[in-house]
Amino acid sequence: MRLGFLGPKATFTDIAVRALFPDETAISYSTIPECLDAVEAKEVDIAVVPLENALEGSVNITLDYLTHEINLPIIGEITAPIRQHLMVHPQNVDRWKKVEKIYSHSHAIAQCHKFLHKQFRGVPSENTTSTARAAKYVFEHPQLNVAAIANNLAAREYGLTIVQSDIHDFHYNHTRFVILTSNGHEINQNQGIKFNGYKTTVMVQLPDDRSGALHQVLSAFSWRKLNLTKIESRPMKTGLGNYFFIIDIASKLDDVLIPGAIAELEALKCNVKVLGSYPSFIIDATTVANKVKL
Ligand SMILES: O=C(O)C(=O)C[C@]1(C(=O)O)C=C[C@@H](O)C=C1
Repeated sequence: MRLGFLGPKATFTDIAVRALFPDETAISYSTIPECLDAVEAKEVDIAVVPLENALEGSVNITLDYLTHEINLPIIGEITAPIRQHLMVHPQNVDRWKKVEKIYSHSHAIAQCHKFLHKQFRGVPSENTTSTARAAKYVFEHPQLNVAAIANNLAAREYGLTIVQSDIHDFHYNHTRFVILTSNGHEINQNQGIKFNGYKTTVMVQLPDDRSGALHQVLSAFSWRKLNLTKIESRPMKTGLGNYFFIIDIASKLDDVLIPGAIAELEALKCNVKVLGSYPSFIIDATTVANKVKL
């Protein structure tokens, strides 16, 4: 199986891939769109990209791509703990408190906002396409007194020194990564890591700006006792005020309940698209340490 992921080596996405697919050789792509284009073009069989972070919310580029640009099913998800560390080139360890710029993925920078505000007020930060990209840049520029925010694996991979560990602002920091396919590939629930039940993700577009429309949508799920784990609105990109909803249901797509809810929504003139029904996995810090041999 060919697998694509948001790289380069040692991103958090890479950690998720190593935990879920330890025996596969994976191809890294520099950006989320490149990774998703690759799976759509069948350059790879599956792609793994970040979708949602517990502190920062959705990774909008992933969500928008899934809903506007490509038509591929989600076939699995994995939730992994996220620990952010500040790291510098070993040559700059003595002057790390005076770094002139901090590089990382925008989500990682946002996860460390309080830390950066307190310890590095006035020091500019610059977004990179991933945390590992930032670590690689810092390694390649020892002459610059700059730092990266990234994980342990990146520090090891790019030979950087961690000068401050666990700088994310809230202890519960987790990210959900989704797996997509273009060739009907399926993921079994027995992957040797903790299986956390099935989920079904649907995209719902309301018919028009009508009072109570969202209430009617939610009641189609609620009276069937379908538990929702997430509901989020995103712009349709067709005009101000035009939104659709992404809804995660904590159940497998069955023959009765979810199709019944979808039929009810369609009768209300909603547009409904199932983005996937898939097994969900969760890993903890110990599993990460064992799987990626940290
Ligand atoms: O940059 C990485 O290491 C990624 O895998 C991307 C990403 C994200 O897009 O949210 C994944 C997990 C963390 O929340 C920070 C960054």
